[in-house]
Amino acid sequence: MDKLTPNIPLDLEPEETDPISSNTSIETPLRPDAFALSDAEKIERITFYFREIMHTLGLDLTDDSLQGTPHRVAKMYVNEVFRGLNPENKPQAKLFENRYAYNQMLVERDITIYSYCEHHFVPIIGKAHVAYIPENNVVGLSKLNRIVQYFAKRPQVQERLTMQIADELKNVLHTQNVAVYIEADHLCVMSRGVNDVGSSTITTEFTGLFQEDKYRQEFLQYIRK
Ligand SMILES: Nc1nc2c(ncn2[C@@H]2O[C@H](COP(=O)(O)OP(=O)(O)OP(=O)(O)O)[C@@H](O)[C@H]2O)c(=O)[nH]1
Ligand SMILES: [Zn+2]
Repeated sequence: MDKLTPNIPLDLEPEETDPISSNTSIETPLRPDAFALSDAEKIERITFYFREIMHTLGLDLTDDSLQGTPHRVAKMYVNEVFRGLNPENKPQAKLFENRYAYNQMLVERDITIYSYCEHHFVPIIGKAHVAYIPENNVVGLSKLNRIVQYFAKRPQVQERLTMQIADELKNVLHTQNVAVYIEADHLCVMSRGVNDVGSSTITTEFTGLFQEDKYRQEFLQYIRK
């Protein structure tokens, strides 16, 4: 096969978007036909195009260490690091009735985040701290970690990741009393470009009671090292 003429055409036409709603959405920008291809078809396509990238860079794809890389990268993108793009992978968070009427804050801190910068496709590595003050429902603790990890497994910007997590927690827990705090290192800042290994990025979302100074300060105190 001639490596310079891909036989899998790419549909790169931009979709029609409403400029107002597209300016205010916290949704990850996805094409309407984002799930028209199966995961296996996506892996096949990405394998093809990643091989093209490596070939263009001048790498010898007959080398036994390199020849499996296009398929490895494709599998990693679809099945692992970007699996959070597919709503079918969203964790089901089983709710429990708040029979004990717990009405203080619950903080799940130091949730590990591995995400990918959507501008450079290199890792974002950090910690998320999330909290809520329950009303009628509580949720299993691990579901908080799973929700964070689901939204992290997408190409992201940290601001949107923070807001998507907060939005999902509000929906799942049926309360507005939600706090999300993310501190992360962006390898696109550390390992290239400005090459600053010393800086990190903090983003927050405080809603419901967490907009009040008292609750916000209590939360910040719990996550302080
Ligand atoms: N707001 C925001 N910006 C991010 C995030 N991750 C990476 N970026 C920035 O995205 C920007 C992309 O800017 P460009 O100027 O198009 O990219 P670039 O030429 O590679 O820029 P440099 O990184 O400065 O070399 C960079 O400033 C990144 O630091 C994020 O989570 N949030
Ligand atoms: Zn980046």
